[in-house]
Amino acid sequence: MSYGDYQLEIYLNGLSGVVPDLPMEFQELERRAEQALPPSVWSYVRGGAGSERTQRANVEAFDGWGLLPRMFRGATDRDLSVEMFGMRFPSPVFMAPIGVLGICAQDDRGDLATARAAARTGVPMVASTLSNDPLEDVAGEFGETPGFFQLYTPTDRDLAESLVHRAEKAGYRGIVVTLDTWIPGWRPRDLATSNFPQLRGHCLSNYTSDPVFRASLEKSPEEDLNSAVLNWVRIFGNSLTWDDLPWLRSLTDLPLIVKGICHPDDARQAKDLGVDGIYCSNHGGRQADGGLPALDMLPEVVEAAGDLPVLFDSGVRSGSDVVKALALGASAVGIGRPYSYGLALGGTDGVVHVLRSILAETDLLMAVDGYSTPAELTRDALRPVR
Ligand SMILES: Cc1cc2nc3c(=O)[nH]c(=O)nc-3n(C[C@H](O)[C@H](O)[C@H](O)COP(=O)(O)O)c2cc1C
Ligand SMILES: CCCCCCC(=O)C(=O)O
Repeated sequence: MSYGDYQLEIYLNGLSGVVPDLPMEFQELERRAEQALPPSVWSYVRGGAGSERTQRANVEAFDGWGLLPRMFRGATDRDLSVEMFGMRFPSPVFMAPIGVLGICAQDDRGDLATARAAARTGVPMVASTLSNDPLEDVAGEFGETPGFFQLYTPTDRDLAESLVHRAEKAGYRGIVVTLDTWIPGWRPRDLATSNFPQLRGHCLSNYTSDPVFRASLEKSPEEDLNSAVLNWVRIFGNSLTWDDLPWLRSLTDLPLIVKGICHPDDARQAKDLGVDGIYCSNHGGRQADGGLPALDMLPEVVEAAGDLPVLFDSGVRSGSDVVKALALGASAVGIGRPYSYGLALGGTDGVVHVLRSILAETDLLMAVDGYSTPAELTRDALRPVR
């Protein structure tokens, strides 16, 4: 079985015989997700910071690179697996953390549905702190697929420690600390719908289920949800400095990965302070407008990271994007918005379809262009488009 077999499955059975009513094309996926989701949820998921220039630039940056096909290389047997953090993953693709994901599913249980897609595809999910089901329940759906926990570091250090220890106990295989979102960026679409207050009720389960958070409240969240929400707003994000990294490092022996790194000096400093992985991302253009596309910074970050694995996301929409990011040095490539659109349209099946489509395109493109493994995809596989 290769990932490319998804193509054969669809040719043989017809799209409607494989994934009834799900689109093949990203533009169509996006258009249909917009129709399916309530406007306030759509504006939250689709939206970005400021005039969304960085969000657009993230996607367009992939057009700046062309892949070079190579001949006579017999890429009949491809092996897309990659090794990171002492584990072998069947493909270099993972699901980036998406907060408030639950509401993209019709029953509000999108975190669980996505975790089931991870189990079915072997594509790891990085589960957000801001989930609608507690991290233990999400982990319970991963099956054999390793899962990662994304930490928004609260100002209350005991709470941060409790979240990390719960994730360890629940069987997560790594902690991804997001550094670029300790406060939300300027998001005009959310402001226009006064969105965040409505969404908060759908992403606090990791807090309301936490003994440290509960102990900080006068009344339980069941008795007084408003006070719990206000307390969450107060403690949500910590503007950390490099001096805090040793403390974060000390919280766990699990692989520690820092997300939101776009400057090579930050990558170097994180490496020197003992992290296990660098996650190059600009949060899909949701935090700062007017920035460079994350893809443009990837090669410098990879160079600075040296022997550390570099995860990448921001703007990945297709298998050819995955291949280009790998060729620019990413060890693994994160899918963000596209899988949330799949979730909105088809629950677990929808996420599986989006992931299998991206993996099939990755695999077939590597076959056609003569690359058998991710390791063969080096900078030499690309040329800038003139
Ligand atoms: C609706 C939404 C919610 C997100 N929530 C989180 C989150 O909770 N934690 C996090 O680290 N990143 C979060 N991100 C950022 C993603 O992990 C990823 O960096 C981004 O989606 C990549 O951009 P792309 O989706 O345009 O490819 C979120 C992104 C979206 C679209
Ligand atoms: C109060 C900040 C909320 C951030 C919500 C989750 C996230 O990362 C996003 O991009 O949205």
